[in-house]
Amino acid sequence: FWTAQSLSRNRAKAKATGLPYLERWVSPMNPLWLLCGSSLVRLFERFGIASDNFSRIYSFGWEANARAQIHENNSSDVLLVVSPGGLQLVVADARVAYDILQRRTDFRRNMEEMAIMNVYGKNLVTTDDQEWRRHRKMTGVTFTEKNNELVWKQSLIQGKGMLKYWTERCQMPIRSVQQDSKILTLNVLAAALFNKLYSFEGPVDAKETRHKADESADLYRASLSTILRCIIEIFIVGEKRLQAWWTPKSWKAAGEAIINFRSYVVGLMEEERAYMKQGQTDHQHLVARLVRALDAAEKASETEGADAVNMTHEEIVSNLFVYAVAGNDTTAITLTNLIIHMASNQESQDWISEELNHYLPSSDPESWSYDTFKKLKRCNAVIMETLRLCHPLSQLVKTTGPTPQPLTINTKTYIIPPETSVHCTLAAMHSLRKYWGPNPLAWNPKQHITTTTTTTTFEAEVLASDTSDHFMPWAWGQRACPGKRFSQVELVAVLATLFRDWRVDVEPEEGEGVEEARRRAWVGSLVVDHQGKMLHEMLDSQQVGLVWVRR
Ligand code: HEM
Repeated sequence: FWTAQSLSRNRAKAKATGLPYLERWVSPMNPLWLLCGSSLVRLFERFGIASDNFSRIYSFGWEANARAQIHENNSSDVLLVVSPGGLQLVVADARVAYDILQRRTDFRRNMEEMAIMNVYGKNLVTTDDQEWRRHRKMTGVTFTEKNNELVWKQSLIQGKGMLKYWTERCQMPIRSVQQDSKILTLNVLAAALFNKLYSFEGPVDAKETRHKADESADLYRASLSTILRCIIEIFIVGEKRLQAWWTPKSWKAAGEAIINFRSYVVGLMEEERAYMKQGQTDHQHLVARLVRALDAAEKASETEGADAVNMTHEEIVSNLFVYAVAGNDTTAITLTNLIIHMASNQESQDWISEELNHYLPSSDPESWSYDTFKKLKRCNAVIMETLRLCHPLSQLVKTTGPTPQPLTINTKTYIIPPETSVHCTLAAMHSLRKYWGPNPLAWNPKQHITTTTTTTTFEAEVLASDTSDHFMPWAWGQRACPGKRFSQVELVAVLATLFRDWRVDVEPEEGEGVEEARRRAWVGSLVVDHQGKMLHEMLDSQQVGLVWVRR
């Protein structure tokens, strides 16, 4: 009864706006639904009793797979989803999204939904205003061109290592691209932000030949992935209760993972402190910067009182956690999608290999200079196309807060009620027909390149901006991604190591033709696993077996 009453009240609010709306009987942030809603949706689907609406909008992160279809079906690029808990505005129109992102005090970050990232307390992602500025200033200093050069070098080393692993130590076809991409991105991140150098070692590598350092990397990687897998459970139950006697094994493992990740980070901080005690202050990576800031703040607090401390120990752990999530898995998911997209679209491999052979005459990646990065426009174009079609984040989450907000959509102004959750949905914006033509889900990286002259030289090619009027994979405005360049440099470097001299194809299943196999990989790559997940990755990447051959 209470649910029906709340729904009816919110329905009236939605009607009053004049915008089209869809209804769901359960609130998106209902804790019980967060825990088991997605499984129920899957169960109903399996028994064929899920209505279209139930399949489409009832699960967590549903926008990732719905993409623009829901907007095309309802002939509206902005619509509301009404539930007993309130209203959710789903925005696919780019002009409206830019307006929302620009009005940062009218549409603030939705902290209720982002609180999922508070595993270790508040951090850069879950703060606003002054507090956010402090976190951004402290952590953002690391993202310099000098650091990007290090990212380039490390990514070349790791890319070469991963290719060697696949072609010399693994049995083809490779089905572990998702897992291996995560090893690679973790190693690059650890080198660039934590000053930890790991060689590329995969699960097939024998334990005895592995280095001590790689064991600690394993612990870090395993704890991070367990936390991410159970992030909703952690959010709802809280760290302390995860280890209670009555919790299932997976929750206990999540509790343990939180402890392991914390001790890994504390270990990094202690190493840095020991280094500084020797009078060394030359390290510029993220951990070093944060430890120096913490030490300076602690010294100041001794003379000026506790208020002078401007970054606490727990805040450092929390920020290193969000950087690991935001910087590691986003890039790993994109790399996995990229490789599968390239395997499904063979002509794109020739297209980038031509460019790579033109700009990189030597076959030794370690001799490739960072200056080449800007010249590799085709490589950047395939990354942009992969992010357009399969984005690891799918939406930017804001709220109207306590006051109603006017919003102009196609010259008409609507009043959006207070406490409306606002989702600027990248997955929809990046696939609307009005922006991307009649077949928006077709792979077309060439659309990001134009040629300025009639000559067809590589130099004449111009790469479109990575943020345009209807394309913003790294977001836009004040809260845009600080790791944009980092991830571009990393992905281009890895593409270069993989595709300059090698090509990849999809292994056909029994009775399947080559073209059919590529088509299967392509269709599968568009199905995203979003249920109960913060980040969205391909649902079943293991169904695609990959075979690498030298060109
Ligand atoms: C392909 C890879 C990447 C993509 C597609 C991506 C995309 C994004 C997007 C869309 C946002 C805005 C989120 C929002 O407003 O809710 C964001 C924020 C963020 N990204 Fe990235 N990112 C990538 C890689 C990285 C890397 C490599 C790092 C760091 C090493 C990083 C660190 C962050 C951080 C810390 C934020 C939060 C910023 C804030 O709230 O002020 N990202 N990213």
